[in-house]
Amino acid sequence: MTTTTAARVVDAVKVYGTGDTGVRALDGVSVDFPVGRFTAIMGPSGSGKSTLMHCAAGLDTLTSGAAHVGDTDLSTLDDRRLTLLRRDRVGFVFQAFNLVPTLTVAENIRLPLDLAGAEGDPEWIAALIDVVGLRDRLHHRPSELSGGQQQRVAVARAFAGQPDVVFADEPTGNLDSRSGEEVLGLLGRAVRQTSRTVVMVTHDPMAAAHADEVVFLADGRLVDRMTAPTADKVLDRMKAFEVPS
Ligand SMILES: Nc1ncnc2c1ncn2[C@@H]1O[C@H](COP(=O)(O)OP(=O)(O)OP(=O)(O)O)[C@@H](O)[C@H]1O
Repeated sequence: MTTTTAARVVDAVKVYGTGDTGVRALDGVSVDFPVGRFTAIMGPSGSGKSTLMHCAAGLDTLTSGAAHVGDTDLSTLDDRRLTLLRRDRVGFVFQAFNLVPTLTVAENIRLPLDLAGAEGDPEWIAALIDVVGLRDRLHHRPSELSGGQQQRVAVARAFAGQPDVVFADEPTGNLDSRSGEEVLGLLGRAVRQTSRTVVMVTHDPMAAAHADEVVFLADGRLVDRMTAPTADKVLDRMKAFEVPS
């Protein structure tokens, strides 16, 4: 079966702990992340954004419900297969860039492929290096780069293996606003020029405005979706969460 959904969760419930002290971080969330779309996940602190991302990406398991990457139901995979799926079919960009300090830019970008023993597509890698604008930095180490440049390496690395979906957790959290804008523009271009899929958790309405669609969580539930977001519209929607009911 072919799919137009890069990743999705259905009736996702995640409870941390048990009994009276249990926290229902996800309370029946169903959401799909279509192929070729840049989706931002927003919501107040503690609303379940990171939990949703971690469960959708196979970094954590659901208490009940299902998480799929492409057509693969993650609950059917043992630990080894889940590790392989994360390595081969999912890309990650984190707030802390998580580059390997002893490797060059080129080696960091190729790392997921090298770990998989895969050649990769040389044309794809070359195009990625141009998209992120790092051709003249390929032989530098991460410590010789600015924060924005390091995050651009992390973005290129996340896309290197042509994954089904790239998950980004506050990718601009450690960057000044100009570098942040560059990285977000890059994520948007990567999605639009290569029909890849990005799911990004963010607190920042300006960051969410780069997405094609924003999904809003509150108290572990999906409460709204917004297409063609602007920073002002997202900010207004977020303000509504602060009004006491
Ligand atoms: N490992 C854990 N053990 C217990 N409770 C947890 C754990 N991880 C998250 N939680 C709880 O689950 C709820 C959702 O947390 P989550 O980190 O997903 O929210 P978030 O929307 O990403 O928050 P933030 O914007 O502050 O990062 C919170 O109440 C949090 O305290």
